[in-house]
Amino acid sequence: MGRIMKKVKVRNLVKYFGDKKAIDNISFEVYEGEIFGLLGHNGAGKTTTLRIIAGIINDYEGEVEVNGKIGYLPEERGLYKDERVGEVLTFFGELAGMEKEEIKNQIDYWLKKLNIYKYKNQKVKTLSKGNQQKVQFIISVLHNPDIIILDEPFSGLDIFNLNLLKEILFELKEMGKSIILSTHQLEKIERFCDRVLVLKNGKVIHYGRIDEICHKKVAYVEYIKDGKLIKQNLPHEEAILLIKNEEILRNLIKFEVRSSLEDLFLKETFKKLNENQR
Ligand SMILES: Nc1ncnc2c1ncn2[C@@H]1O[C@H](COP(=O)(O)OP(=O)(O)OP(=O)(O)O)[C@@H](O)[C@H]1O
Repeated sequence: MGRIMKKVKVRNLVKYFGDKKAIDNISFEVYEGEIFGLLGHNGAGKTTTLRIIAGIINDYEGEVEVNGKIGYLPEERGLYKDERVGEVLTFFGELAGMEKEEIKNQIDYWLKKLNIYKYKNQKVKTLSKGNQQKVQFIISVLHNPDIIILDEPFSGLDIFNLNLLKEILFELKEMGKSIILSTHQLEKIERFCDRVLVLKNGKVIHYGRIDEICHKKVAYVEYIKDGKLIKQNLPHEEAILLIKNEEILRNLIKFEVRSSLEDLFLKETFKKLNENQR
């Protein structure tokens, strides 16, 4: 039986910014040939974790082991906007120590694959936001890395390009690459990542396969009771019993079955909503 190769190992990672504990003792592993998702709301600690794995932040406590060449798509997409697409990519290829011929071949291959070959000689700033993002994505894969770290890769992409990027990531996974991506938009990655790490305030609240986490169904119900709007997340079976009550059924506004992973996110959203209403 083949051994599972661990490409990234993180043990008891802690990161402070001044007094603020941004990462609070997290541990996880990323295997060869998997798409690994880092989920959580803004400020959960996703970017900090990715920067640590990418070697951009070096002052932390704990152990981080990386076995392979890294490609990194940062969250802030500060491209060289006055340069031409081909020139920017060539620069990054050289920076990664690639041969001239290989750089040229890889640039053409990726520009064609992402449907932006025709912009090769145009200045980056003349491209749409989505196309600029594709150029930035190419920088992260050009040098054939083993571990591809993508910070919010789907933000700013339309549905067509979102699906194109997903297909490409599947292909890279099939080639045995490890892909680590972050998102705060659960619907973008559901059933897409092999495993996920859900962070909240720098702590791990879930770690594992999506179907394991989603396995428990939760229902969200909204109904009017005694003139008040009631919103509840309940285990699915309990919700079914609840709506067997005729009065509740008559006053039911919403009934949705959700995975518990979604529920985790929703709870957080409701908490924020309630806080804002105060
Ligand atoms: N350079 C920094 N200096 C001070 N605090 C920081 C710095 N970088 C991050 N933080 C803080 O660390 C916490 C985690 O931030 P991080 O950017 O990792 O979260 P995130 O999950 O990526 O969120 P987002 O989606 O908003 O980028 C936040 O409270 C943030 O304010």
